[in-house]
Amino acid sequence: MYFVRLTGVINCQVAGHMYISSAGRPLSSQCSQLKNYHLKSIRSRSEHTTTSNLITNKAMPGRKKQLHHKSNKAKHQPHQRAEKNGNGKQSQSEKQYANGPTPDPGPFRIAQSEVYGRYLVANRQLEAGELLITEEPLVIGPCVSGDSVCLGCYQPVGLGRDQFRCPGCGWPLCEASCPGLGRRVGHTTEECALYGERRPAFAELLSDRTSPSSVRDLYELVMVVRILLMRTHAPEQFALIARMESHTEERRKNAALWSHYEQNVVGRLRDEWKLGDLASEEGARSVHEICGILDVNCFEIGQKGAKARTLYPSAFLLAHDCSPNTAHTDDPRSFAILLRTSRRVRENEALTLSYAYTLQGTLKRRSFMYEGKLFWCRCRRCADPQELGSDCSAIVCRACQQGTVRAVAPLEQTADWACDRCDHQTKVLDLERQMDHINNDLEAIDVHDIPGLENFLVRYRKTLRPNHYLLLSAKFSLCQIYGRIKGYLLPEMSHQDIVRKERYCREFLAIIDLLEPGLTRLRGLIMYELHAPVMVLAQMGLQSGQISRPDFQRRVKEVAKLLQNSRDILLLEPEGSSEHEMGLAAADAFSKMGL
Ligand SMILES: C[S@@+](CC[C@H](N)C(=O)[O-])C[C@H]1O[C@@H](n2cnc3c(N)ncnc32)[C@H](O)[C@@H]1O
Repeated sequence: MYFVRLTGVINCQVAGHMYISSAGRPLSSQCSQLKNYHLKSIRSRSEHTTTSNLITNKAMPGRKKQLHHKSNKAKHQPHQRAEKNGNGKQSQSEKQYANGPTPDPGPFRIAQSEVYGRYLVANRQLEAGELLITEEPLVIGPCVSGDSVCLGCYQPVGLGRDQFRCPGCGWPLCEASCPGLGRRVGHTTEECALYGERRPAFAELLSDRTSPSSVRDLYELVMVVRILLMRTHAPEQFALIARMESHTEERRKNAALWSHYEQNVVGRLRDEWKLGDLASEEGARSVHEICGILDVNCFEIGQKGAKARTLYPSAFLLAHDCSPNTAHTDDPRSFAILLRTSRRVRENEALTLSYAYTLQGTLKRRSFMYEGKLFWCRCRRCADPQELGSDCSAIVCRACQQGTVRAVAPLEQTADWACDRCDHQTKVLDLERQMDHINNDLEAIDVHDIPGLENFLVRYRKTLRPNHYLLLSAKFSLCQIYGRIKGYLLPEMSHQDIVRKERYCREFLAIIDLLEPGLTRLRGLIMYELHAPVMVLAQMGLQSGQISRPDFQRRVKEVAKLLQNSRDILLLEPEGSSEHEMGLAAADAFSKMGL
């Protein structure tokens, strides 16, 4: 069964969406983007990597801030790199068009602004659902979460004595036949050889006695090591990564952040893993740059239990918006990203995706972005005290119990919030503490615990406004489990519970329509959930004589529409994903309606 918790601060992942949390770390990484970029296999150049391979590599080249293509004339096809070759010569594709007709400039181009840096802009009006980018990861690795995963396929693994381990290096793997063994996007032979050499340094760390924080620290190193290995084994791909923004100088000014990476990454790679010439200033700087690139540009992906983070060659260029105009998903087998417009995009409009979790309040989203991506978001939603009409951060006034407390100047992160009825004001620090407390309360409830979640809604209905993101999170969980778990399967559900499921689905959908309108996964999922209670209640109503036949027919039409929309959205998801399966179920249910 496929249940998703929405606002878990620790892991807000809606399959394929990369929503990351900053809990427990000085900052977190995430983001998303794509294009069909066929990488040469690293394995085809396989060499046995030694420490000296790493020592002889130079530090990462400095960021190239200039645009690769500035004008509409750029050959920016979704399946083709837009940049000129590093040496400034014409690329193969440019030569191909040199004497022929003017090529289609493709759906977007790279632009640059003082605010965004490089970003993508629509070359023409784009319709909802247009596939803009599909590309495979330049590099992929485990997330920094504290969970142990297979280094080949990123499915969870245990650390017990009976867990299968790689015979070459000792890291836990799912099984000997893991499809990711020896694959570029999995556990490569170079990586295995490197870890194998240092086996004594971490064999004892990854055991059934290893604490979650040690596991997290170890897994944090894997992606950095993979990128270091690319300097030797995949220099072209490494160069593409090195172009990405790292914000190293701003990060250096943040003492807590810098020392976290100095100790946990640079120090460990140098002192415990004895990797490369990290004792030199240059070597250490290159590792800090890699850490910055990962934090600023990584996408968190994964389907059906797998969790990984990736860097994509061009998807990283999309700017952030808290109500974005694109949506992305990832292929469960290749980990390729597929990025589509989620709604109509005007010519010259920036293409955007959300780096943060869209179902969080402005305070949280903005601080997440500042901590991880080093910018304060000033998008239309962040600037609006009512967040595009969703009011999803609003709370009840403690003083008068009538009014609503909201940010008055939401772009000033520390400005007091005020009641719209009385003169009560709330300090942001107090508010953050209160929200963290409520969030922890929600996190403590099992995602299948219907009475627990219902109780949560009752407990906070006099504190939070009904659309508050923490209440929405509980409602979303309830939408998914009513009708799906033992004791609450549709035939067993009371009329009252079916009505509840319908109400929560409608409330949730109304907010998603404001914040993530169009062809977005959450809309597809919730419309699928909504069709069942609407249908069952319509049948019950007709049988009991409480609704008329025309009313019944109107409701049946609504069910058909919900299933059609859900099908059209979810079938855009890659085959093999849970969402695609739900899309097939929606298509099947719709066809059985015989309309
Ligand atoms: C994933 S990168 C995007 C590509 C980047 N602009 C570049 O030139 O490499 C994320 C960085 O882009 C910038 N950025 C993206 N969206 C932004 C926004 N809405 N406002 C301000 N800066 C933004 C920030 O510097 C952020 O750390």
